[in-house]
Amino acid sequence: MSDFEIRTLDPGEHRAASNLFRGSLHVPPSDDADWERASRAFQPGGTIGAFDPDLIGTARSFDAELTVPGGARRPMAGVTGVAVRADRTRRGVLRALMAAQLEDFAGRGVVFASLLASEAPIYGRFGYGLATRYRSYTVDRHRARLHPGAPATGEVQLLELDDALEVLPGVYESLARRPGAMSRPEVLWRLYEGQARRNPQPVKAVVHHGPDGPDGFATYFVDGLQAHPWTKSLRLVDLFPGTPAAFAGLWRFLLGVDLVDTVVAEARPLDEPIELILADHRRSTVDRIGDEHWVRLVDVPAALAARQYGGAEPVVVEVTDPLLPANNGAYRITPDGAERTDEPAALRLDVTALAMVYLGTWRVSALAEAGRIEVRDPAAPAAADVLFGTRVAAWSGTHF
Ligand SMILES: CC(=O)SCCNC(=O)CCNC(=O)[C@H](O)C(C)(C)COP(=O)(O)OP(=O)(O)OC[C@H]1O[C@@H](n2cnc3c(N)ncnc32)[C@H](O)[C@@H]1OP(=O)(O)O
Repeated sequence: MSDFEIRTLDPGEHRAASNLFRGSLHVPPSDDADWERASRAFQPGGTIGAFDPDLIGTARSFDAELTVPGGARRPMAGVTGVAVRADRTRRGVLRALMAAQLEDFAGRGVVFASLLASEAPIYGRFGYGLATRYRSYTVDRHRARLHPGAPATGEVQLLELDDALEVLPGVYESLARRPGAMSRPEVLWRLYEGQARRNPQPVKAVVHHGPDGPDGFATYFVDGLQAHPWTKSLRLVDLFPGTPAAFAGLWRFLLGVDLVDTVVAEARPLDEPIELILADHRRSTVDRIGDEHWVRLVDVPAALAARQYGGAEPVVVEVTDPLLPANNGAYRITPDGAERTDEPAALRLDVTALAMVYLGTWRVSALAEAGRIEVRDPAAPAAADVLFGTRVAAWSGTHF
């Protein structure tokens, strides 16, 4: 056990935390101009540090809301900026930072925590489970045509960056959300502004207007002239279609941008129907499937009560949570909701496995077959698959 203390950082210490984080990712510290922008992405009071007496570890969080299956939104903490100085790793500093964060979240009614992991083995031990996944794909612009049945209503409007920064937060807030999506507080828009202004190529936006006003948007940039071998890609930064017509309309626009050879769509929902709106589905190729958000159920009773369930026989699950023992116990999951029970459990799982099935990304039976959920009633996994299943794939689309 090393000797260190953990406390909340003052705003004047945020730059040191940022430098520590950037150093741990092997990138240089921000210069003054970048820091002036990056500092606005720090929520006051949201960064903690470990001191021995130097700052040797840090973790940051900001407040947002997570959308759960059925559409309810509950308080969430976005966790980022996690780093331990290279000469102080593997002696429990991260464990202490995670414990302090979770205690703070639980104490002020946060239901979920969520993060993007630098490495997969790190966060499961703290109750974070891989809760949303993405696929990245590339569309060959010269040969791709929309299917004649693809919706062709609405119009797109091109915005330069300054106007986009004014308009997009309001459009984003107005759109319907998938399970796993989150609100975007001011600190995130400031983060994205900083990234866009630093981007060597101009970042542009298009807003799709449907019959009732803006119903989707995309932001993107195009590789510069120096790209070799002279093929250019349009790279999507954001793509949020609020309706099927907005999805088709935004893609009609993207495939019409001149001097572009491929459109690269990274980290998209697994079930996004790009193949179905193209006349030839092979003009879109999948580049990768990857991890998106790792979610931690901080308040298991509140999280289980917040989501909707599919129609199947009720199942009692027993949850274990070594870090937040208030979550320990049995819960009866039914099509009408979930609550604590004294009934014997049909399934036994830890809070990490619960996070993996909570948004519907993984099937309960798949985790049971992989030995990650203990089955006491052989009929339970199939029923739990239906209870926890979702109509659309969970996805966040918000990265930090
Ligand atoms: C949300 C984000 O910000 S993601 C970015 C995370 N940051 C980075 O990847 C930057 C580079 N890495 C680091 O700064 C550090 O190595 C950290 C933060 C990942 C880990 O910090 P440490 O203080 O070394 O972790 P700590 O000693 O508390 O380890 C806790 C446990 O996690 C394990 N662990 C820690 N890091 C790793 C890792 N990279 N891979 C596998 N296991 C790990 C430890 O072995 C230990 O296991 P145990 O519970 O069985 O004893």
